[in-house]
Amino acid sequence: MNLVEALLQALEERGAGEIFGIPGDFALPFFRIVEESGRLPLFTLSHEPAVGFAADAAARLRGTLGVAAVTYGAGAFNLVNAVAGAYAEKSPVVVISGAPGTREGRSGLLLHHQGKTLDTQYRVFAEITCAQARLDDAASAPAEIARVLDAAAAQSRPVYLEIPRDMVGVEIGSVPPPRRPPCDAEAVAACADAIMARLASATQPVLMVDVEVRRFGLEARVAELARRLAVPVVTSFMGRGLLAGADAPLAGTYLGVAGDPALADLVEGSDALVLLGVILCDTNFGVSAGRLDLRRTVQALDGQVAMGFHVWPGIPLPELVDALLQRARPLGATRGPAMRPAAPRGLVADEAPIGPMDIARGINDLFDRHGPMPIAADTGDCLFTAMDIEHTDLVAPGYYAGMGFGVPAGIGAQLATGRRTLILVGDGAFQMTGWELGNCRRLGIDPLVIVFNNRSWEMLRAFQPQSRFNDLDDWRFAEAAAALGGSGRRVATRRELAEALEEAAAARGGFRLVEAMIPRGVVSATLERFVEGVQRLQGPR
Ligand SMILES: Cc1ncc(Cc2c([C@H](C)O)sc(CCOP(=O)(O)OP(=O)(O)O)c2C)c(N)n1
Ligand SMILES: [Mg+2]
Repeated sequence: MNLVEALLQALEERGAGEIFGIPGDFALPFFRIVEESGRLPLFTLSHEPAVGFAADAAARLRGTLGVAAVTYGAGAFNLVNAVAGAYAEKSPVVVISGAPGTREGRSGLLLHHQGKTLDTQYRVFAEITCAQARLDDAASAPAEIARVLDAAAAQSRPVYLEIPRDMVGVEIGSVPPPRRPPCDAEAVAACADAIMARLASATQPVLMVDVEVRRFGLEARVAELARRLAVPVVTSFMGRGLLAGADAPLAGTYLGVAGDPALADLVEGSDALVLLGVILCDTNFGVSAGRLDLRRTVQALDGQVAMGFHVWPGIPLPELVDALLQRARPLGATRGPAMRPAAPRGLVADEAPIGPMDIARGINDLFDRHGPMPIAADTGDCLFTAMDIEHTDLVAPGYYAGMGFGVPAGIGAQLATGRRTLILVGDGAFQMTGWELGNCRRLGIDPLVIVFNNRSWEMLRAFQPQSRFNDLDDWRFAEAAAALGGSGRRVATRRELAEALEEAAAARGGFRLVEAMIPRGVVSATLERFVEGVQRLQGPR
């Protein structure tokens, strides 16, 4: 088997379902073998940031490896921002970059696509991945591939493989099968006993779930754990969409001062808050009213558990959840579902202008009629509006907060899951990567896209109203849809919005774009509370 065939087999054994990519001369031989082998479908897009976002979304939704393949230099450096976001949000994207051949690298000439030195790219990706390898030696290649891919799976972080173009056809031995790092069962048991004791002695135990629960495929087990313990479970902002459809005492999404006050009291007043796979970041906790003392919580993240001032190393989340399940017994009154306010419904189809909450109501009504759809949301008020949409699978840059994610992630999501995806994107973010919709016809997918067009970088204006640079022009996106192979409708009233959503949902084949015109300055209540909370907690500037 040649090096690429062995790599493809190893990727497939570890759950990869496709490769997103854009070739270049340093990667043409790699892409040729991928296409000829047919082992993993190859989906090309138009700009490398989209390749990274699509691979990231595929990894998140399927809970396995996503794969982004690019050419050296110009292609790979275009991917850096998406991979940095995947690292920050613990998404296991495998970056595969073509590279100059081992001999041509010694020619003494500066090579095209070379940034600084021939090692610069490797060093850049070493900063935003958890493992790396340059596959320039046939003897070590199988073990190197296994080491890097197993690190991606175990740590749920991106990894980097660089393949000199003269190595792709070299025969190598088979790659060792997937292997999880060993862990000390006694340590896991002792840790689980300590957590159970903490929960049993508490008056208001609460579980909070976030990205690692999805990344390690633990949603069903965590839902079962919450049921057996009979304690409420909440998601963090980043964890929104987790446990959607699961039978769990889900109380809602914690948003601190920007969210439901009763839910904030439940979390901030808990004397045993167990954070399962929760990233301790500002968007998850930045708007806490300061009442949340993280030193009193139990934090299980990145393969260790912190409880008060104790740290238990080598405690992988899957093994911990299983140990807790073995010990779980009813602990308290479940205050979950009774607390979760129903998502707002009943879009009023009148001649009033459209606000973000109208879009949330329209989508919830649509889900009631046609069933829920997975959502890919971009950064901007569309993501805050998603907090008012019924719990469903949601991929979004909730912590890294990079724009441009939404459309490519929605494309990756539908290709990875086969389910039609709802994409929520602002006009500013659409200007960045929305044009990737032009690939939907060739890829055979038909996402439903809602553009929140307020002709503005409105989230920035919410923080700094005096700045005129937040004003954007009106790009009339719906009119461009047909040129890109889809169809679009621009709507300015709630009646038109209701009609357009129903038309788009009922029509299949080709992407459908609903351009919702929102008056400048009109934002979701969640974004308003988030901005007010951040400014209050940060104090006067
Ligand atoms: C790649 C990139 N560039 C810049 C930013 C900064 C930024 C925001 C975050 C705070 O950093 S929110 C925002 C405006 C978003 O505009 P739009 O997509 O139209 O959505 P909305 O009008 O709903 O705000 C920008 C420019 C970013 N997050 N990501
Ligand atoms: Mg906008």
